[in-house]
Amino acid sequence: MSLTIGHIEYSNCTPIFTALQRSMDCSGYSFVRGVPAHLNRLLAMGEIDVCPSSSIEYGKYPDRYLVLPDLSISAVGPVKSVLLFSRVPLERLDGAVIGMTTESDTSVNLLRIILTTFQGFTNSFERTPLPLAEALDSYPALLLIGDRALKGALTGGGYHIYDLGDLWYRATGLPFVFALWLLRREAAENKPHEVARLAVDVARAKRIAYDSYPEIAAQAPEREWIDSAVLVDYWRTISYDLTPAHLKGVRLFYNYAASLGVLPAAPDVRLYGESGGV
Ligand SMILES: C=C(O[C@@H]1C=C(C(=O)O)C=C[C@H]1O)C(=O)O
Repeated sequence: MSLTIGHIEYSNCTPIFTALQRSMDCSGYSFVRGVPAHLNRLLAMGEIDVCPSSSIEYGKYPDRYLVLPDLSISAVGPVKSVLLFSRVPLERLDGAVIGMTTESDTSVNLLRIILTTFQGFTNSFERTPLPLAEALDSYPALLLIGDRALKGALTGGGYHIYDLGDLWYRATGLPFVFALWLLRREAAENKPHEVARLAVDVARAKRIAYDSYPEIAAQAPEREWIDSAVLVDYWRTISYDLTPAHLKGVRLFYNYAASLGVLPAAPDVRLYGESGGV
């Protein structure tokens, strides 16, 4: 039986997926590409078995998933690709309607926590697929994630740019976990051998990726729009680990999300392979 794996089509996923596809036998895997919000829906519907997914997706449906250990897409401080672009300084955004990308499920809630809980503002939020300059004709500020955020920062435009990883870290001193590798519990039960193999393969792919960023960047499709040294620097900014500090960070995120009514409660994170997991 083959395993269907979601592949976020952002450059933050390029190192691990390149290492996986180059260095492992992927004949038992099929890959589905998309932006996080779309892949979260496919995972929830059971159309994919496992995926690096928005961390809030686990918070919403903890009974549906297990988390692959030692893996995440996180930042300990600035992340460089989850950015609020604003026409005015952050202090002047109280009361404003803020535009937010349609691609994210986690960062949109991080933005709510930062503005509502940390700043004490009263904002409303609207999703928009508009490109940066057009969106900022309609909204004073716009949240972008992934490659659209990286490209927005590279192009400039004279906006104030706020890095949400940085704002979280300044307020909490903890890593922020944007994505967890979520595995459907059904897949863990129905395809145990395939899942066990994938967990080993992805862990190995992460270690290979950590040791070969310059080589991966030299052949990456992102070379068309980003300098390879800048790309390597971006990958070094991201933490792909899931340490006890990361787990503390994600738990705090769930607590804040529960306080805002985004989650009914803050769940425990159940890891694949741990007692209680499969
Ligand atoms: C750091 C990032 O983390 C992402 C943010 C996500 C979200 O906001 O839902 C989901 C997956 C990650 O790719 C990024 O994409 O820039």
